[in-house]
Amino acid sequence: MSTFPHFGTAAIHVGQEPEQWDMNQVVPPISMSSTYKQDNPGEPKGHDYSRAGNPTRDVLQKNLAALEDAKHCQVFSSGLAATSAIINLLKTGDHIVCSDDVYGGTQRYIRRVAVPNHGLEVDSVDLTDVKNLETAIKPNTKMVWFESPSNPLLKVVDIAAIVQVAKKANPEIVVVVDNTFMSPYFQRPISLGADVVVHSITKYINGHSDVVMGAVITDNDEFQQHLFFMQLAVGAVPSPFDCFLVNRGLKTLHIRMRAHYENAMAVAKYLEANDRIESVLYPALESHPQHEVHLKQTKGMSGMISFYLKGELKESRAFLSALKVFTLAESLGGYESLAELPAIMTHASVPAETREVLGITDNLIRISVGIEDLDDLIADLDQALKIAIPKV
Ligand SMILES: C=C(NCc1c(COP(=O)(O)O)cnc(C)c1O)C(=O)O
Repeated sequence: MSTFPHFGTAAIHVGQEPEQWDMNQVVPPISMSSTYKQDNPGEPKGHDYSRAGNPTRDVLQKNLAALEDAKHCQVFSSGLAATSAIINLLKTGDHIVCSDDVYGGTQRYIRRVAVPNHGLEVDSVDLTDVKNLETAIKPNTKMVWFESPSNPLLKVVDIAAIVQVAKKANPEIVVVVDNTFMSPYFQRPISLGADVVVHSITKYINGHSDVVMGAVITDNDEFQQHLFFMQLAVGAVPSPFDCFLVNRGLKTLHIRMRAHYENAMAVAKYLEANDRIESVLYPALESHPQHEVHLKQTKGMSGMISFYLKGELKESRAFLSALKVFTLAESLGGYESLAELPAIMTHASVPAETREVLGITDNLIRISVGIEDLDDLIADLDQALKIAIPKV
């Protein structure tokens, strides 16, 4: 595994300068105040109201922008709030090409809010084949949205190739990559030509399953102004305390991602060799259909693995109930290992016929491999598989 240079040093130092605080605090203070005294009307010293801006939020935004090697970061109160803030760039009649496999909540927002309420058009397309984008682009296409790897099928999209096709068709098309499954430690979409990166900070970036937050990161000054206006005018902003927690979580992101990768690689190989498993979806495995693209555009892989059990819903339920170290829960990217059944949980909002076509079936399990001791994780999976599928 190679890494982006100076990542850990940037995570620990960028935006943290003690000299910016009155007592040279090494750890940035939590500025809980919602308002700020003005010496004269309309002449704030800096911020005037914490919805518009806050010193603790500033520290986090500066740090996170640096980790994606970008100019700007604006944070929001959840990943979906960040998603809606950037999709709010679009106007009625605009068209989005969205990858067919994305988080259920993202799909739900686009299908049940952006399209009916804001008059957008959307086409869901398998972007692992770039030719599908060429076919899908129309004169009113203004945005291409995808996750790579995707949730929950771990599809890998060739970011640079998508950017090339989109910009050749129309330089105004905004290419948005949801980088949640990788974090900036393993993948930097803006360096590959993407215009915007979105994160559910809730996941790997905070990494402790105790904050819900989102971020939008970009080099584009106009987009940054729009996103700042979304914070001010729509107001879906995070608390100073949550910004403090995430800024703290970021300080170990590089260590945690390496541990997730090490554990997940071993777990993926164990699953792939197991007679009770049909197939494993993990881009770092040579068997993954887009393994070469993964190697080309990333520095490693997170703890996200999906796999098909040899069974149906009954076996999936039995497996998940038998787990003792993995916790049955939605979300991902924390230090603890989680397991879930997308068809019933995170992707239940995806229409049944779409789930079937995509392969989000009752025997598809998604796991977020944490940083517990590897032997304990494999032993837990092994005992649960044997309970769920006694005979092979
Ligand atoms: C909660 C889950 N996903 C949230 C998520 C979101 C939404 O983030 P929230 O912070 O949950 O609003 C956006 N993008 C991706 C790729 C995501 O996975 C989940 O998949 O368990």
